[in-house]
Amino acid sequence: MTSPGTRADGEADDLDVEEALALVRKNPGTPRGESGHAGAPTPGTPQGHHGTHGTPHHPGDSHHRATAWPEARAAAERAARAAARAARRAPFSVPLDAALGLTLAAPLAALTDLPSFDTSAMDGWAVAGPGPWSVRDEGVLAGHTEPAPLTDGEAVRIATGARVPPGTTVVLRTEHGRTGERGRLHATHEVVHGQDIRPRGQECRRGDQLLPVGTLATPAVIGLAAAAGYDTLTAVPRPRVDVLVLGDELLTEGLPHDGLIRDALGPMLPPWLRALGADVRTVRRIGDDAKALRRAVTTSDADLIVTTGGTAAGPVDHVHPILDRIGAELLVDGVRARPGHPMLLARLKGDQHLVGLPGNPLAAVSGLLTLAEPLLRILAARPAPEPYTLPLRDAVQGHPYDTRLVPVVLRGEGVVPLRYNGPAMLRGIAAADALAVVPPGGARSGQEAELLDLPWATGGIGVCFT
Ligand SMILES: Nc1nc2c(c(=O)[nH]1)N[C@H]1C(S)=C(S)[C@@H](COP(=O)(O)OP(=O)(O)OC[C@H]3O[C@@H](n4cnc5c(N)ncnc54)[C@H](O)[C@@H]3O)O[C@H]1N2
Ligand code: MOO
Repeated sequence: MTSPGTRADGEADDLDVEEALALVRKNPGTPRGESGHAGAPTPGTPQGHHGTHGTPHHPGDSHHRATAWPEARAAAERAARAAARAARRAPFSVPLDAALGLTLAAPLAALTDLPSFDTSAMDGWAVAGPGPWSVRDEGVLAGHTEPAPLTDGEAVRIATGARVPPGTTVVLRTEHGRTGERGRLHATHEVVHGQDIRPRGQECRRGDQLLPVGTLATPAVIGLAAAAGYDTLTAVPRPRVDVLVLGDELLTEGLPHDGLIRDALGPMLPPWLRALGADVRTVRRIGDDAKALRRAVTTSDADLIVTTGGTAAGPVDHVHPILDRIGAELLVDGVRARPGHPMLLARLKGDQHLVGLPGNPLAAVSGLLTLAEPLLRILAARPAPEPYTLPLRDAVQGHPYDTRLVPVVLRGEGVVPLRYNGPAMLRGIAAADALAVVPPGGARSGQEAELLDLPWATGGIGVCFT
């Protein structure tokens, strides 16, 4: 597939950067070709009037139940804590090759000394006492049983990682020795007692705690566990998630036609949810069929059900009526956030929760990071990311009452807000490194903004889509 600006030649990388920069918003304004509701607010345009948002949000309007953005995140964390306590999700044993991204439920204690024997750190000779040395015929390789002891004046060829013979005082690197007349070995470099020998237990002794409970199983953690003798790890199970994609207008392949559009959320959410620690079991497209939605919700045994679309008050927006009918408890019913204000969080039977994401794709991302991320993080017992702020290079116009989440790229010591940040658009977020949290009223150029990292942009475990 070729799109404008992509090349199959060596310029591709440069062009990618240029394309990303072309998305950078030089002046806050409405993206070309978009009506006001879909893009960044135009300077001077009153906020809250963009497009289908309807009336601005203020006390006394029809959205009076909406929760402030920080409180919505806190409510999701509280709900997850209660569920995690009540469900007593038992730790399980997982083979190392399936452990990536899980949280350790038991401390990682060394099952062996590391190294487990005195070992050579270099290719060269194991020598005993002062030189010159007479060199034995047979060398010592890694992976063999203990070699015969050396006596003073003796040397033996040794490979990196091989067991050093008892009696060895130094390993002489290949480049630090020379064999002279009658095959005797001379040092060409000063050697210090014990040099280039890694003694048994240098890194740890058996029983030493290497990592505490709560550590995320990164590739390095898995490698350490293997080195320390583990075949399996004891971990917190991933929260099970079922995704229900609503909307009769959605196509799963080909080009949009006849008022039908491609489903962007069915393909986008599962890998994103997995990056947040979830075990995504099913993704079901159930159209605008209220009965099918009810059946899917009531028969799911997932820890979390994520629905997309149908959160507003339109004729086929079935999420609220179904939650009402099945007696769900609405913990968050709308959030003072743009995009994504119709997002919701409900408690269903037992310890099961439902996050309702709005259908507009960037609004769904907003709901995912506001409600699903804290919930999954706590169920998966993952550490909370350290909150951080960076200065915004450009001013961002705010909503008078709601928090805005705006895609940004990291540039130098700050962040640059991106265009194409309208609720229906993924073009900005697809080029972004993070979402900037813009408080009600907006942010000046140079003002510090809280950032929500995207799992693939952090360099953290999120890059590993487990
Ligand atoms: N009278 C009002 N109407 C709307 C309001 C409002 O406050 N008053 N809010 C608007 C906002 S903001 C949003 S966001 C949407 C949320 O509505 P729903 O969650 O009910 O979503 P839908 O109506 O089902 O879809 C909205 C939009 O997104 C498209 N969509 C849906 N699913 C997908 C998908 N999987 N992939 C791609 N696009 C999807 C859908 O076709 C619609 O265009 O409500 C506004 N209305
Ligand atoms: O702005 Mo809506 O809140 O697009 O999600």
